[in-house]
Amino acid sequence: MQAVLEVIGLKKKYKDGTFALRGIDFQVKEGEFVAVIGPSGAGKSTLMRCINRLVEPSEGKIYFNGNDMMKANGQKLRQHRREIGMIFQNFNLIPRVTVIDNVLNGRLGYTGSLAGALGIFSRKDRDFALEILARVGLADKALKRVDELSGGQQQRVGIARALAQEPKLILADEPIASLDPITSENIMEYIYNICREDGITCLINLHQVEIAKRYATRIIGIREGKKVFDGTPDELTREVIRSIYGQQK
Ligand SMILES: Nc1ncnc2c1ncn2[C@@H]1O[C@H](COP(=O)(O)OP(=O)(O)OP(=O)(O)O)[C@@H](O)[C@H]1O
Repeated sequence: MQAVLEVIGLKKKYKDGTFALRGIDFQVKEGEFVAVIGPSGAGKSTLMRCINRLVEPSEGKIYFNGNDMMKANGQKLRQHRREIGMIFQNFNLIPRVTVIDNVLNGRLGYTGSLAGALGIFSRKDRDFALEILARVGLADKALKRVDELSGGQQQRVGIARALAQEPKLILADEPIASLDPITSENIMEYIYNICREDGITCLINLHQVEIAKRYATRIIGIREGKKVFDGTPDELTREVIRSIYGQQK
């Protein structure tokens, strides 16, 4: 199976001298649902953000569907980014704007920049957004303002926006960290089932080891900017968990 994502020797040193990533290598194949776990500050968010270059890597290579992300600029980068949906811990929605308009933001990579800036979307795009909202159980909320929704509903809008991009890869950066346990499970079900149904590859940062074990087809453990584990949920034994989290667990 083809690698959707290949990360080679990825390093990130922030301007203040912090080494967030110290040389990370891994591949993600089509259809995999890979959880990234590790203690706070291990570099999980930095890794996600480097993949689509929201954060500029200091060194290394990133290939998305065989395309060299480090060499992509302008139009090419925009093209690759629109195929990478992101889901964030704090949802990253526009609060005072309607649910459907937030979802349509996921179409911006496909519209002309002027049409997008003016919020002009085709009938086809609107119908598509409504279809996606129905999939996440929010068809009846399309015209509500996002700030009138619960956290779990807002995250479903976040998922819908990512889907509006027709992504090949979803990067989910601690998507359930701000939610209660029941809502968290509900959100994980949506992300997992949609990725499986649509054949979308997923890389997901999680704090909750048990949830990672339950959903992931593979787990990557990161500690102090280095990959210290890469294996199946079964291989993630208590001992391995202790080695990833050190004194903290
Ligand atoms: N913009 C930044 N400038 C400087 N240092 C940063 C920046 N963003 C993150 N860091 C540092 O880089 C390291 C990795 O942070 P990162 O947020 O990637 O870790 P994480 O594993 O996602 O943590 P958490 O689970 O707490 O979100 C930490 O030491 C953090 O303080």
